[in-house]
Order: sequence, then C-alpha cells, then structure tokens
Amino acid sequence: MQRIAVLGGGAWGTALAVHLARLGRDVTLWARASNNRSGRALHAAACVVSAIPSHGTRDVIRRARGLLPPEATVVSATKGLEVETLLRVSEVIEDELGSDRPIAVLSGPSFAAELARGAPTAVAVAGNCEATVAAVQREFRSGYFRLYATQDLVGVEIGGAMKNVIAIAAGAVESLGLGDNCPSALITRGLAEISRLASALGGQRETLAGLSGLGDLVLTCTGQLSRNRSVGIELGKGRPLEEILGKMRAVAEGVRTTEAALALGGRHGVELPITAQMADVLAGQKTPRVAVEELMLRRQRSEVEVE
Ligand SMILES: NC(=O)C1=CN([C@@H]2O[C@H](COP(=O)(O)OP(=O)(O)OC[C@H]3O[C@@H](n4cnc5c(N)ncnc54)[C@H](O)[C@@H]3O)[C@@H](O)[C@H]2O)C=CC1
Ligand SMILES: O=C(CO)COP(=O)(O)O
Repeated sequence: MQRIAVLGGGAWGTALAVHLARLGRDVTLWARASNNRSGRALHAAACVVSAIPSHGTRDVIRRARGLLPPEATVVSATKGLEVETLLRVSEVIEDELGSDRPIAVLSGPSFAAELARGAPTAVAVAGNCEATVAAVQREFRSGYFRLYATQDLVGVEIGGAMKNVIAIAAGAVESLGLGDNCPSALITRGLAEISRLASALGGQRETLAGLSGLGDLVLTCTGQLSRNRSVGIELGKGRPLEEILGKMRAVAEGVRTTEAALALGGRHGVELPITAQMADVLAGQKTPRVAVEELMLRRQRSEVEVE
C-alpha cells in the first residue's frame, strides 16, 4: 500500500498526508484547487484517504470514481453524517463505489496540528473486512501514531460524528461559567446518548467506551484546539450561529450533525435529549442557559438503561 492519495486539503487531510510522507509513503494530496496531475495520481493509488467534510464527500468520491483502481482501499477520516440521507460517511462511499470496495474508517482523539507535529496519538480503525483493517493498521502506524482495530464501523462512525454535537454543548456550558460539575455531567450523559444511538443502529456499546467514543469526546469537549467547542463558546456568549460560522474558515461538523443525528434518533425511536436541546440552540430558538435548565428538569430516571 505504498501509493496513497489523500482527498481534502484541509487541516486533517494535510496532517495525514504529512504523517504518511514522513513514513516514506508515496503521497499525493488532492485539494479542491488541485491540477490534473493530482487527479492522475488516483489512477496509481493503492489507498485513498478521504478527509473531505461530510457534506462534500459524496460529490468528491463520485468525481474520483472513474479514476480509482477497483482494488484501491478507501479510508474515511471524516467525522459526520450526510444530512440528506442520514447515512454514515462509509455508507456514502459504499453507495458511490459499491459494496465490493475495501473501506475503512479512522477515528479517535486526534487534533490535526498535533498529529502533524508528531505528538503521540492513538485512534480506532474499523472496516468492512479484517484484512483491510490490518493493512491500514500496518501502513499508518509509527512511533507516535497507534491504531486499534475493530470491526464495528457503526460504533466508530457514530462516536466520531456525535462527539462534535456534545462538544458544541460543552463549549456553550463553559461560556456560561457554570463550574466543573456541569461539563462533567454533560460529557457523561453525552456518552450515554451517543452509545444509545450507536447501539440502536447496530453498533457495540463497548466501542463507545473506546477511542472513537469517550476518547474523542473528552478531547473535543475540553481541548483548546476544537472548532466545535469554539462554536459552542461563541453561542454561549449570545452570538448568532450565522455570525459565528461566517467568521470561521474551518468546518465545524457538529452543526450539521446535530440535525442529522436528531432525525436518525427519530427514525429509530432513540431519545437524544442533549442533541435535541442543541438543535434548538443552533436554530436560535433557545438560549444555552434555558437548554441547561430544561435538561436538568427532565424526568429523573435510572442511570443505566436496560435494553
Ligand atoms: N481538524 C482536525 O483536527 C480533524 C478533523 N477531522 C475531520 O476531517 C474532516 C475534514 O476536516 P478538516 O480538514 O479539519 O477541515 P478544514 O475546514 O480544515 O478543511 C476542509 C477542506 O475541505 C474542503 N471542502 C470544503 N467543502 C468541500 C466540498 N463541498 N467539496 C470538496 N472539498 C470541500 C475545503 O476546501 C478544505 O480544504 C471533518 O469531517 C473533520 O471532522 C477528523 C479528525 C481531526
Ligand atoms: O475531531 C477532532 C479531534 O479528534 C477535531 O475536532 P474539531 O473538529 O472540533 O476541531
């Protein structure tokens, strides 16, 4: 798997390309403004890493389809859901490239800037076939990058997508200056909510206790580099969403994922109280303070759910 093409010239695509180049892989980075040479590099790729934001993935993969060798592995590094279809990103890729295509998903606590400078980082890798997962584990690992294998695509992708929703909430709570109890409760009940949705979709609850669940949730809810958390911080200051997003150059996936996750929960009869409150906050229908009050006054219940 020496020849690798990375789709997406944003922070994450660039960090992964830098990492892979450091490992001696023959890497081409495809960004929106790329020329034909980068397009042609897809012909020779043994592996294609997709780090396009979720809303652009289908279009980019569709355009790359004719250029990709049939056996090339596609590794999704995107964290989100397709709003129009409520599909996970690996499902979007499969939809476009067919179910025979080897597909893997990389997700876990991994700020792009930290991977780019070689800070120790561990992630989960899931896939539709064991050999594909093992190959990605082997090809991407380094002294500072470690990959844990799993077959649970659903758990890994729902964990990666949903943590961004809770991170926006964590940022908002931080802005309100409510102390340390409240963010801790938010992370814990956020994880319960993510696990509930993943489980209803066929994922394993244990996956959500791992790197692409608890691990990434803690990082994104508390890390200074998180864009999603920073959106929440600004919302907590009373700024309207359009103004916040208008000033941001990078993608905050949690904004779109909130709507998609809520719809997915509705479709599968899964209650997502924090996500539902965040949807109202993002729509400007409620302040973060009112959302916290309403969450606190919900009917009290057992902590552990019996399925
Ligand atoms: N930045 C990070 O630390 C990490 C990001 N991710 C995930 O990676 C994905 C990409 O994030 P970043 O690279 O950080 O975003 P970014 O905001 O830094 O860059 C996004 C890139 O995608 C391109 N783009 C935007 N819309 C597009 C479209 N419709 N079609 C084609 N290209 C489009 C932009 O031109 C830009 O090059 C997201 O799903 C994010 O959640 C995952 C792990 C870490
Ligand atoms: O996914 C990430 C870290 O694992 C990056 O989070 P943000 O998109 O909130 O910056």
